[in-house]
Amino acid sequence: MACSGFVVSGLSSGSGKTVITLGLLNAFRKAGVAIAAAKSGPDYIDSAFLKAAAGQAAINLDSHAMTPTLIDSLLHRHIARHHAKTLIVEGVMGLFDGTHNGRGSTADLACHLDLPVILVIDVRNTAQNAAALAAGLDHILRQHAKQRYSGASGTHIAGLILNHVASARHHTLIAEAMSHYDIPMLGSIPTTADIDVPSRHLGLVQAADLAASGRLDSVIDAATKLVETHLDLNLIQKLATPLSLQATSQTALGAPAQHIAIASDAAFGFSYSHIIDEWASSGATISPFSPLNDEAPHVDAGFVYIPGGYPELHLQKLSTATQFMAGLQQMASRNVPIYGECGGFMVLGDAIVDADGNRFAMAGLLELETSFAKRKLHLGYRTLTTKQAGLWNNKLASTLMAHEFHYTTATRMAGEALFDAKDAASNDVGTMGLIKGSVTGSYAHIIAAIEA
Ligand SMILES: C/C1=C2N=C(/C=C3N=C(/C(C)=C4\N[C@@](C)([C@@H]5N=C1[C@](C)(CCC(=O)O)[C@H]5CC(=O)O)[C@@](C)(CC(=O)O)[C@@H]4CCC(=O)O)[C@@](C)(CC(=O)O)[C@@H]\3CCC(=O)O)C(C)(C)[C@@H]/2CCC(=O)O
Ligand SMILES: Nc1ncnc2c1ncn2[C@@H]1O[C@H](COP(=O)(O)OP(=O)(O)OP(=O)(O)O)[C@@H](O)[C@H]1O
Ligand SMILES: NC(=O)CC[C@H](N)C(=O)O
Repeated sequence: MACSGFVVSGLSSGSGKTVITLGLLNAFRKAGVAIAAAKSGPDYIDSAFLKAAAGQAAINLDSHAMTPTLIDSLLHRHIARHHAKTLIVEGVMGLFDGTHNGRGSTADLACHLDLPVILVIDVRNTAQNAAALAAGLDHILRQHAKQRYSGASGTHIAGLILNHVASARHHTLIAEAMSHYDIPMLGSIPTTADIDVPSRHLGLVQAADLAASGRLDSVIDAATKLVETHLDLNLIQKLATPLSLQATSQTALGAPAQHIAIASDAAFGFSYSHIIDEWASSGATISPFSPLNDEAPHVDAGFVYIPGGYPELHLQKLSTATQFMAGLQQMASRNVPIYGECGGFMVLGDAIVDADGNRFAMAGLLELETSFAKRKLHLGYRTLTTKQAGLWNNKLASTLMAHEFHYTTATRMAGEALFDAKDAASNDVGTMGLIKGSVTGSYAHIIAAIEA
């Protein structure tokens, strides 16, 4: 495997990392470069956008929830699967944003992989200060690499991209200031009306929604045109440095059955390719089904997985999806393991209440009612310990790394809890989820099992 790579990071959310990564992936692909795409951190929405631009799955790599060995193993197989020569990794939030004690950041992932970082700075309302920030971050990143990752001699700020540049003068002011530092400028991107990727994290727009309205291709084309016009793509490609991965056969979460039915549509799109693609690669049969089209899970499946997503945007359709609901109830009565996470968990409950207080009946397999009436963000990594042994026909590991990201709240929850949970700083945060017969679920998205 001879693959080189770089990481695209920024100062914060909203700096333009996704737009620039989408443009770079598609521009390189058009130029015949064999690419692979990855996203740092627990974000399945951005990775769905990256997948569309890359024309292949984008993998999530998580320096908090995954061990270094697991990261290497997953990445090695991802690169091999796509015969990639250039890996592009999009960071999460700002370069050093992460969990407790600064762990789990994009900087950590870059250092672990010993990859250079391309920094994107949104320069609206600033000028020369952007150069000082880039130089300062470079200094701290090199220190971070030296202190925490003795082998990461290649991790530094290898180039700077200015986003939202107002004028040639604005560019010149920053370029002059940058000439004092040993960091190349890779280009300046103006604000452009046709690039709008509507706010994805407010629960409104996923790649699948844009695709359904025919806008996804035009957003990717606009991002591609921006990077082709304004960035030095030859120089960017030359900045990529070779990866050296210590791969094993370790997987994130072993396949829970030989035949797995997975809910997959605009209501249930929050799944990780590092889990599902690996189940498929290990030989499991994957049968997708669409609850929104009132499809039942495949009757022969030995496991039903309902990922998270936006059930609250489709409550009328879901509550009248009689084949889907009956299919789930039949599987439960046959003791087939059914597992829902976050949006999938909500659908397994008795009802979901929408933002206006209207109540919609759901599958009724768990004693749970969730509500969007008071929108509240719940966010954070979780370490989960199963409260019962032998779950999922003995296929569920006892300790799991996971994370929560949702706006609904459980207004009623009764019955046996599924997990004991801790946050990223190992504080106890109580129990999570429910188990009733073969039906399990919780608000957490599993990222990886911890091997005993
Ligand atoms: C510590 C925080 C973490 N956020 C993570 C990962 C993601 N956050 C995203 C986004 C868009 C938002 N995160 C904020 C909630 C922001 N994140 C934080 C905070 C700094 C502190 C949270 C806390 O401990 O209570 C928080 C800032 C705050 O003032 O609350 C957000 C508000 C920041 C922002 O830029 O606006 C914003 C939420 C906006 C909204 O309401 O929708 C990401 C989606 C970023 C991205 O990749 O685009 C991302 C993934 C979210 C996900 O979970 O899917 C960390 C790094 C995981 C970290 C939590 C660490 C932990 O200890 O668990
Ligand atoms: N040059 C630009 N012109 C116009 N809009 C832009 C430009 N760059 C980014 N945007 C818009 O700004 C918003 C934030 O951009 P983007 O999602 O790429 O940032 P990000 O750093 O990836 O944020 P996150 O960490 O939340 O994923 C999006 O709506 C995007 O369409
Ligand atoms: N992560 C999820 O599956 C989110 C579920 C739902 N959209 C909520 O915000 O509550």
